[in-house]
Amino acid sequence: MLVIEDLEVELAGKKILKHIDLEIKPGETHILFGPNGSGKTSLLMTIMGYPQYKVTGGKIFFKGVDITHLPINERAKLGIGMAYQRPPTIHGVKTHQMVKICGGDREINVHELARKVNFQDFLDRDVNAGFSGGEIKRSELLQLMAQDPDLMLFDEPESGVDMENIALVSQTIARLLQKECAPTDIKSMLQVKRERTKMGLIITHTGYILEYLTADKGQVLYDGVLSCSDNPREILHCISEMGYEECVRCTIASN
Ligand SMILES: Nc1ncnc2c1ncn2[C@@H]1O[C@H](COP(=O)(O)OP(=O)(O)OP(=O)(O)O)[C@@H](O)[C@H]1O
Repeated sequence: MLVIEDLEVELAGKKILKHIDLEIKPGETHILFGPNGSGKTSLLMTIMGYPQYKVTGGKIFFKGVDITHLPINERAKLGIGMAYQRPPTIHGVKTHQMVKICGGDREINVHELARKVNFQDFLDRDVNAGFSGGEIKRSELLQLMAQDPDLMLFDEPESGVDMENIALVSQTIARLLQKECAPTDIKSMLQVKRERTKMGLIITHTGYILEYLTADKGQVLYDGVLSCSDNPREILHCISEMGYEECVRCTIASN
């Protein structure tokens, strides 16, 4: 379980996250909406542990461990992974080598994994070197598939992805988050749901991903404040009909 309590974060001397409370239980996937510059990426980067995101208040717990000041590699070891919006190019490291590194001690069949995201032809290229926007997203997914963490943070996984590949990307995320499992003759839907352990936090502007996976909760981040919590489809509808400010108004009214 991920628990964030009253989190305050500064970036380059500016307060960018204020009084954030968030809880993601095992098996749950949350969607994070919010206008440009509201702090969504900053929240994910803070959970992942990037030191430039300075925690000035509050705590982050994962699996019962206080990770507020743990370095990134320790968080990754505990089972947190992230697919970045704009990951860096890494010259001198081939994509297949990176996938192996992400797999750690696990026995990884890189080609077999790459086939699942149609990425076999890119394995011999340097990581992200000259990759298109959509190719970067698939590369990020491939690395996450190799790591197979318990908490997965996705920063706009559909942005820059063509319509055909949106299905591939979204279905891969659904599979990673154990959302694709269906009831069988011997297992009811309730049992299938209870057996899910993976946690997800997904940033999206378009909500395309909601066509492919059922998310448990939607949240709106507005000017560094988590301002609404509701069914993600309801939130998306509200944003597209009335704009983000209406979400903020909802929260003020409910408080
Ligand atoms: N290195 C930096 N120095 C100063 N301010 C920064 C830096 N990086 C980000 N910011 C600012 O922090 C704020 C939050 O940025 P963040 O990337 O978290 O927003 P976001 O909600 O993810 O936006 P988007 O939807 O456009 O991706 C923005 O105002 C941004 O300009």
